[in-house]
Amino acid sequence: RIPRISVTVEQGQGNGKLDPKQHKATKSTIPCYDPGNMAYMGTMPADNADAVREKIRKAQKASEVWREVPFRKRRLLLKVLQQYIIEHQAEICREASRDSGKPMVDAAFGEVMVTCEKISWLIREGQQWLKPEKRSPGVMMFYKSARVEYHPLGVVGAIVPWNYPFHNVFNPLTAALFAGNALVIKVSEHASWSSQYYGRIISAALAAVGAPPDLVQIVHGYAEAGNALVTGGVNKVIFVGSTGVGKAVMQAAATNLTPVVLELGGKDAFIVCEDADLSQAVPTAMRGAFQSCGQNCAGAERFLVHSAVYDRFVSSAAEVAKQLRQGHALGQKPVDCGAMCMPGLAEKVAELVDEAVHKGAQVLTGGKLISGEAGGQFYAPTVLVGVTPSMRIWKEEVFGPVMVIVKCGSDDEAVRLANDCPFGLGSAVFSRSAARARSIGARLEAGMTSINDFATTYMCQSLPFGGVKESGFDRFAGIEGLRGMCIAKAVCEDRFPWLMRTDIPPLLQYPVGDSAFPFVCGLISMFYGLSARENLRGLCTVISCFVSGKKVTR
Ligand SMILES: NC(=O)c1ccc[n+]([C@@H]2O[C@H](COP(=O)([O-])OP(=O)(O)OC[C@H]3O[C@@H](n4cnc5c(N)ncnc54)[C@H](O)[C@@H]3O)[C@@H](O)[C@H]2O)c1
Repeated sequence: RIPRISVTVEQGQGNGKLDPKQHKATKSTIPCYDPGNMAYMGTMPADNADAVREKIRKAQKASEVWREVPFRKRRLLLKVLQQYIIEHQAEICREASRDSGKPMVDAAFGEVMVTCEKISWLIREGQQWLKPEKRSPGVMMFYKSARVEYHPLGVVGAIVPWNYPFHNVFNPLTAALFAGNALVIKVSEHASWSSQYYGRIISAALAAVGAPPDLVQIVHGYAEAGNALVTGGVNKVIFVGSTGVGKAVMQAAATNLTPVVLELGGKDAFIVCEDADLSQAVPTAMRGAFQSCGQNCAGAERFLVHSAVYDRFVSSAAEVAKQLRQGHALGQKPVDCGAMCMPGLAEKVAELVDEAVHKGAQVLTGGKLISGEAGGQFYAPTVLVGVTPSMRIWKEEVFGPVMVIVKCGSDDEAVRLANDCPFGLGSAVFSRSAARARSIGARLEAGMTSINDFATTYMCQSLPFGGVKESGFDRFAGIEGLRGMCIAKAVCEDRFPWLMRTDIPPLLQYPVGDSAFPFVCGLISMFYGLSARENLRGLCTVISCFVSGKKVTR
């Protein structure tokens, strides 16, 4: 039986508009507002370094209890969460929408669907991947049994951005807890408000299965709080955010040699070959570019389209982009594109587009800041062509609703252009020839490639997620990410203890005998020589050393 939990949902409406003079961000306060209509939702306290260290301490205590809990109970916790999420999708999406500005459909995809997939994968397969795994003992240790055991790390620290207020919390949470750890998670100062509701879901689920209430600690705050989490004694840090802050996190983590996973920015290439099915590729491209208004780490930002289909692709994409309805995600009218969550991001996108236009790029649609009916933070869905490597937008992450389409003449050129980028997170290749798409994909410098689709690697939750180059290193999600929440301990023991064990022969016991060195050389030749003759020679040396070995008498 799966216990049901009940949780109150934040309302946060009716507080008027955000007033920058009255609702100031200070070291100890975080004003929260809906970026789609600038409605003020309330002010949250920001944790200082001492508060963060206290949260880590509490989590450490809780982890000592939780690490002993059997997988059955860890699965029950996930089932409680899954049941609640399925039954409260609308509430979860509404809170994420209000905090980040994304439309409800985008929240259903990016916040809820992927979280449910992750939880169901963990329930189904998690234990299997954390069971001790047998390994071959090798040549000389033939009489041993060797295995890797996956033990909880203790306390996992996660620092996450604002773009997926729900999923960014539940993604590290579910894997960390399933692996037997406690979690201290710092949410973004730009999406703190919804974490109150999400925190209550977590607390209620922990209580429902009798888990320690301090097992999950949510940190609110700014860089100071993030830094305190990195340096405060957690056993591993999972950082998800920008490349610049990722570098600072790695530096801070070096103080205590705390291991870090860095999931950083992206600027995914989306390659369309001339034999691609455009009726499939174009709608997928539009989602890749405009879902959550482009505020996706693995968002398609560079569309590299073969010259034979370039004109058709560009005109179809521009036509669809022109029709996108933009506005307050929770307003009266239906919308396809919402707001930009982070203050100043819409202006940064405008700066990149304007610079490109100034240098000769052409805007086919969009290309401007708009305030929207409700006065939110918006940048219009934009299609940009004529972009060259001399423009900042060629290499810098946009993280907004801008589709840059570039013509290329061959597969080689598409690969060269795709790899001419400091980032390497996701990628996509479209061709009717799967073999051709696979061969292009294999040459892309990226952590993930979807063939004839976009970002589907993340819906296959058995797969690792992560990048190369400035997109970071190591992986979360998948088997690799789950095992990354553990200490992979190597264990070796006698396979037939009643028959054979390691007894140091007398000539190797201290002080070693005169024939110790030839004896060890003989062993090496006997086990590792590449010919039977070499092995036999080694065996003879071993026997003769053994028989005639002069052991210094103690
Ligand atoms: N690769 C991924 O999985 C992934 C997923 C989502 C977003 N992102 C990236 O995140 C970026 C957008 O998010 P953002 O603007 O919130 O990123 P950000 O790097 O500014 O902030 C991320 C988090 O780090 C915290 N932080 C800031 N300074 C810190 C410091 N000195 N020490 C410790 N923590 C600190 C922030 O408070 C926030 O919680 C984009 O670059 C995007 O590509 C990556």
